[in-house]
Amino acid sequence: MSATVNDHRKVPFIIGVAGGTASGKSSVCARIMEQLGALRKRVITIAQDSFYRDLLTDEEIEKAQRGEFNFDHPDAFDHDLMLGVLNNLKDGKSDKIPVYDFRSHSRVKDQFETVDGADVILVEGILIFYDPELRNMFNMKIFVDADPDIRLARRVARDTKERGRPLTHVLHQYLNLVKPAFEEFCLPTKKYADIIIPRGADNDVAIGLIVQHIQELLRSPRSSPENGDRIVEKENHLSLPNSGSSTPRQRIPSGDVHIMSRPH
Ligand SMILES: Nc1ncnc2c1ncn2[C@@H]1O[C@H](COP(=O)(O)OP(=O)(O)O)[C@@H](O)[C@H]1O
Ligand SMILES: Nc1ccn([C@@H]2O[C@H](COP(=O)(O)O)[C@@H](O)[C@H]2O)c(=O)n1
Repeated sequence: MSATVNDHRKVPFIIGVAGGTASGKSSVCARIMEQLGALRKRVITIAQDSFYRDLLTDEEIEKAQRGEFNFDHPDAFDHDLMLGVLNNLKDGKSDKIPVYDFRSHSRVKDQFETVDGADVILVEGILIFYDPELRNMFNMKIFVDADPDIRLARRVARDTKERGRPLTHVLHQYLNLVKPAFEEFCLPTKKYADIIIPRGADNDVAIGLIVQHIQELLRSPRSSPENGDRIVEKENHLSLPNSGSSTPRQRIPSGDVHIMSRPH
């Protein structure tokens, strides 16, 4: 896929937002964008879903239609394409992202979304922390946590209404493929997160803190074009207001955000 170089070279700050299906990853990203107001022009969101492999065989398509194809296994994704796009964006180049159609289980022919370099890139997906090479691209890793029953309820509503799938197939796929793969491949990656957001997009406190951090990054003089459009890479932790040694730390109501201190 072709990539073009932008005028201003930027080192974007890349934030990974992982979590189980229907945990609220895209809703969290949407709320972050909403709250950024005018600054959202400098932020882009990329979904791992856009990188589902294309051209399943006829047999695979039939399996997918019966809810028997495993879209929750790491092999379901075109990993190299996703890495290539992120590397290009990191190098300040624009690139093209396929448009995925969940009804046909394939990419929309000849349709792409062009993404330009940005100062902050939000990347969301179920397995973005699974592969070490992809995981290491993130300056900040967030895991969206939601009760499994709530996720199942949302998934059923979404797949039957928005993706036109029969309820029996949705439940069959969830119980036989989605849930076991979540436990095998997604949940174990929670340990890599710097921040865990309980209750997803309902968690105003956690979302507010992340927005505040992005605002600080974007307002930092080192991220302005006059200073080479560079965002300081060492800022890979959540810095809270008043966290200096002489001032009291901001109090975060317990249960709203888990900040992981384990080095990784
Ligand atoms: N906090 C919430 N309350 C109610 N519905 C929600 C909430 N978060 C997400 N949803 C709904 O659940 C579905 C999945 O949410 P989404 O953000 O797309 O999750 P993910 O990106 O993790 O799959 C969507 O239909 C969305 O509108
Ligand atoms: N053709 C497809 C492709 C993917 N899925 C399911 O999508 C889920 C990941 O997307 P989320 O927005 O829910 O994170 C994943 O659990 C796949 O099962 C699908 O059903 N059909």
